[in-house]
Amino acid sequence: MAKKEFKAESKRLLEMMVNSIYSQKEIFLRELISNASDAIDKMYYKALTDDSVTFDQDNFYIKVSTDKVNRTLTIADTGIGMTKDELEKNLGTIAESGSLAFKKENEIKDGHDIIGQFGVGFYSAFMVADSVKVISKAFGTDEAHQWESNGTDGYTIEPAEKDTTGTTITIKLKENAEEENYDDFLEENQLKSIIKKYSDFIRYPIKMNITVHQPKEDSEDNETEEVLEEQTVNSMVPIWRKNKSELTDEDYENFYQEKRYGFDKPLKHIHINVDGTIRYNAILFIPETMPFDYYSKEFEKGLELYSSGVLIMDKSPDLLPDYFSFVKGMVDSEDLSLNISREILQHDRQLKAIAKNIKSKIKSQLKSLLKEDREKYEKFYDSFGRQLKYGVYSDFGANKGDLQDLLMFYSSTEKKLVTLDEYVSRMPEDQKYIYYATGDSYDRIEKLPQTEMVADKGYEILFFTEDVDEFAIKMMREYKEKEFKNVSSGDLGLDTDDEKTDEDDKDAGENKELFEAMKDILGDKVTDVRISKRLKSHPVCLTTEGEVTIEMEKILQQMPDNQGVKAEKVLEINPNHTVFQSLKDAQGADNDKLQVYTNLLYNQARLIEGLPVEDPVEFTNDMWKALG
Ligand SMILES: Nc1ncnc2c1ncn2[C@@H]1O[C@H](COP(=O)(O)OP(=O)(O)OP(=O)(O)O)[C@@H](O)[C@H]1O
Repeated sequence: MAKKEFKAESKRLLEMMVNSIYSQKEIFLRELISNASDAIDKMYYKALTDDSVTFDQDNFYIKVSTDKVNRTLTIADTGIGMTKDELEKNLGTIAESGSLAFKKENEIKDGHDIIGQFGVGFYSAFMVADSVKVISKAFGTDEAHQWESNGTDGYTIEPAEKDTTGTTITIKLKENAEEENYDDFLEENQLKSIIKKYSDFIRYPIKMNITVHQPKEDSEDNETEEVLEEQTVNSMVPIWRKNKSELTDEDYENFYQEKRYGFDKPLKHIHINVDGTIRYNAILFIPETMPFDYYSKEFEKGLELYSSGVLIMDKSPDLLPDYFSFVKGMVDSEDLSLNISREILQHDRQLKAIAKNIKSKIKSQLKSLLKEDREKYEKFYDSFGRQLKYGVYSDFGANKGDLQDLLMFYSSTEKKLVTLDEYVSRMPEDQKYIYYATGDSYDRIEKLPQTEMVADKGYEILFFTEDVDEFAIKMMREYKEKEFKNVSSGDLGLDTDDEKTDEDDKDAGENKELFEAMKDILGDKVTDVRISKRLKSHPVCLTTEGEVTIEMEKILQQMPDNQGVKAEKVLEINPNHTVFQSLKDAQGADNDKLQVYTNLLYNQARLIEGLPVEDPVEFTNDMWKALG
């Protein structure tokens, strides 16, 4: 059976491509400049194999110019040019890429990778053009040709005049429409910023005539006049391709500022050149200060993504895990699988591999910062420590292994931030748990009655002041096989087995009736009333049983989907406090008094925990009753 070829309605195909591939019209300039750069690179390759050709850098450039009267924009290059046949083949056939064919034929040299591969970029000009005129003279030929099209019904090719080798593309801009002002593409500043954004690291100079003000000749009162001056508007050399040894801290800082990654000075830069199964260059920064919108919905994480020096994406979110979302910077790789719009990636295998690599580099750099420059690390931690803790908590603790050694908490004994490793390495042999206490500030935690006994044992306590702290630690469960223990939790594990004397049981037995009476008074506000083993000087405190602690209850209750989760609270009484005797005296003898005392003590314990008094009027009534 004879096989038939598919037919394509080329006019419709072109229309669809032009209007549906790209999300932004300004991309056309990136595409035409990339083509010009490819054409110059082809001259570079020619010079490598043909001795009669010399590649003198000064002769190779791209020039962007405008004619406001005729509303045209011109992109000219001094590259390899196209013959009549090539014009026909490359520009007359959608998806025909002379550049891809060239790439296959030539061994591509580092730093001179050809950008084009799909054979569609050129047509993006029709997003902004009513018509496009291409005049080209191929290297080694005497004749030039002109290709012209309005993008809908075909093209014409005819002989033309051109002195030098290369290609000149002239775009007649579309008439302005309500939603689109095509005149923008005639504005110097606009063009300059599009070039800077996408094509800053094209290796060859992109020149423009820029308006400058200079003193007027023969003028006496410092008058100035506007003149046009040809300037190169792109930076050309990507600093990430440079050797690290050639670069100073200042170079990196300048790059950070130029790219507007932040208004601060970066705390640290990470320059990565990987050349193995995956190949990429990256310059990453750890900022010093937190962006003002960092913890808001508006903040977008991501790194700039370049492919062969051409900007593909402003913020590629897939390159950074959420817990390192504060990292700024860029990644450049030749190996990315781009889709034809160069906007998104079709296969993200390479991207995933790069992201994994980047993640471990950031982790190891933070670790070495912590080791080598504690002061700087603490500055970093002050800004972004919270994000690391979120990282430990999220994904059900999947990343805790990566992050646990980057965490720091304030220590009761060291009076400064310490790492978990430092804590554990200082633990006395008989200490079973890593103790922590929660509260609004270090000051308040320090005064918490619950900390007394643990502190008295000489054990270090970590102070948790951020809402995420306890959630993160609960997700970790343990560090180096040591479990975490809130000083307010039921069993503190302070007593050795022999210390757990019968005395406790005896105490509990003796006071059973008192505690039952108090529990009856408090109802379901507490799950139990009992003797405290952690209090020394304070008469009472609240502790919790089960998973939810008081601090967690406070946070959960603030959440919009608060489901009324409550901590199981236990009122603990210090048997060695004078108040205890008063309670005992009141029990049986004066039940009203016992009620007043119990409620007062319960509310005091709430206040110490930073919980509100449930009924302030009743509380003050109880006060005067107790005083009276
Ligand atoms: N300025 C130019 N000088 C010389 N040849 C050019 C020029 N512009 C385009 N070409 C030729 O036309 C072909 C088609 O260009 P087009 O921009 O459509 O696709 P591409 O650059 O190959 O691929 P991509 O769609 O990935 O950009 C190129 O491969 C190249 O051979």
